[in-house]
Amino acid sequence: MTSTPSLPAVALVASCELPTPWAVFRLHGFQETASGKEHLALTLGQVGDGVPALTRLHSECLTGDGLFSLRCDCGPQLEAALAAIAKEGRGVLLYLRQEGRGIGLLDKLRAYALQDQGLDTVDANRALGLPDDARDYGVAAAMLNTLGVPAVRLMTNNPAKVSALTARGVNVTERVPHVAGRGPRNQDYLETKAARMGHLLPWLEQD
Ligand SMILES: Nc1nc2c(ncn2[C@@H]2O[C@H](COP(=O)(O)OP(=O)(O)OP(=O)(O)O)[C@@H](O)[C@H]2O)c(=O)[nH]1
Ligand SMILES: [Zn+2]
Repeated sequence: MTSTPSLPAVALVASCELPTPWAVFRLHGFQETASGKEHLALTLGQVGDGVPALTRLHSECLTGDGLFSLRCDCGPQLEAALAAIAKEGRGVLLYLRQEGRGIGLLDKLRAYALQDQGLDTVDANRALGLPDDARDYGVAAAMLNTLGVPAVRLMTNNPAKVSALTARGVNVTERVPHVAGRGPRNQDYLETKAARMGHLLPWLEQD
């Protein structure tokens, strides 16, 4: 890391134990100074030693993470990431409050309603006058910085996450494909991510 671009200010407010079915993680609560927005990090093992940490940036999906929705793959991806970190005994999961790729919960439900009428995930956002993807990963870089994690092996199928973190001064040493929760109810959703949003899904993967 030669020069670190300016990152949004975040405060680490509190840390505690979080026992899960996979491991006992450390749970860290962050707050963005400018907006007051709250985010979480789960860490396992010594992640501040400079060795690239197995890392997942998980974008909040209340319907998938908490309500078992089969419209997307978020819930199974969250579980798989925690399981992978536990298996390795070391790593980081950032739980970013970027619901609906950053458009928010209620606009995501508006987009779902349009998808129920046949639009795909991209066109539904556009019909609402919203960006395809409104996420900004500056806060993720700031959280990793605070945790003392300069380098990551990133679990993702989304190249935009790799380039965004890299541009924010995080050394992404490897992209680890992260596939979980594929099923008939989210097949179109996954195909759209691959075809229109540049996601590298294994059955279409070219790298
Ligand atoms: N606007 C919108 N957001 C969605 C939709 N389905 C899921 N999401 C949100 O998408 C986010 C997850 O992003 P994805 O595009 O599924 O995957 P990703 O995080 O970019 O990529 P991976 O790291 O490979 O999982 C979560 O915040 C979900 O709430 C949808 O149909 N419309
Ligand atoms: Zn989801």
